[in-house]
Amino acid sequence: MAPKQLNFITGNKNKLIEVKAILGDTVDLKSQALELVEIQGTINEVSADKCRRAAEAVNGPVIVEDTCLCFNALKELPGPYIKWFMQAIGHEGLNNLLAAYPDKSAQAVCTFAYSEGPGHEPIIFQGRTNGKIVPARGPLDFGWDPIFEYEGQTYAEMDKVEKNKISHRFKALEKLKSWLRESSS
Ligand SMILES: O=c1nc[nH]c2c1ncn2[C@H]1C[C@H](O)[C@@H](COP(=O)(O)OP(=O)(O)OP(=O)(O)O)O1
Ligand SMILES: [Mg+2]
Repeated sequence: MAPKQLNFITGNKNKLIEVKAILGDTVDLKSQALELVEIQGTINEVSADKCRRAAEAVNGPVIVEDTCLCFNALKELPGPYIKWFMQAIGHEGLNNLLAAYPDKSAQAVCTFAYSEGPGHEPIIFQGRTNGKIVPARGPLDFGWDPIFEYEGQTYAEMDKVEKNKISHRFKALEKLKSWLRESSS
């Protein structure tokens, strides 16, 4: 049941860099860059649907990942739509969205979905890290990293090694790794 190799389908180079850094040589990872259609729905529905589309596209086993940024004051929006919010209104606009609310807390949510191939139901592995939304600080190289603060530092200000020890992505990959261990023994 446990795959020997994972084929990570993503169009995002920064995600791939982090996934490789976190997994190290514990998993045999290959990857293909594809832009997949993403539906509207709950976090798990979006990830599972993306996974089914990826499995169809490559006609084989795949893993995908969908990242959400959930503002607690906004009942978890923008959530899976954060990419479009980022593109449209940027860091400043995202801060402005919360200007009407005292609660600036947010959750970074990473959801991996694995499928054995077309027709196989995706399995979900999710990690969440709690933080808060702040005016941008730090390098601008990865998405909303400069506005997500975790224990006094934004993700962007953190050393990559440190981010990868506490991030939403790290926590989701811990679950994936324990599933791989359990189902191979
Ligand atoms: O750790 C992160 N730190 C900061 N920003 C991040 C992170 N992880 C994803 N992001 C950004 C990328 C995209 O603007 C949105 C998620 O959208 P999402 O659809 O999952 O990513 P994507 O379309 O770039 O790549 P993919 O081809 O895997 O769907 O949040
Ligand atoms: Mg995407």
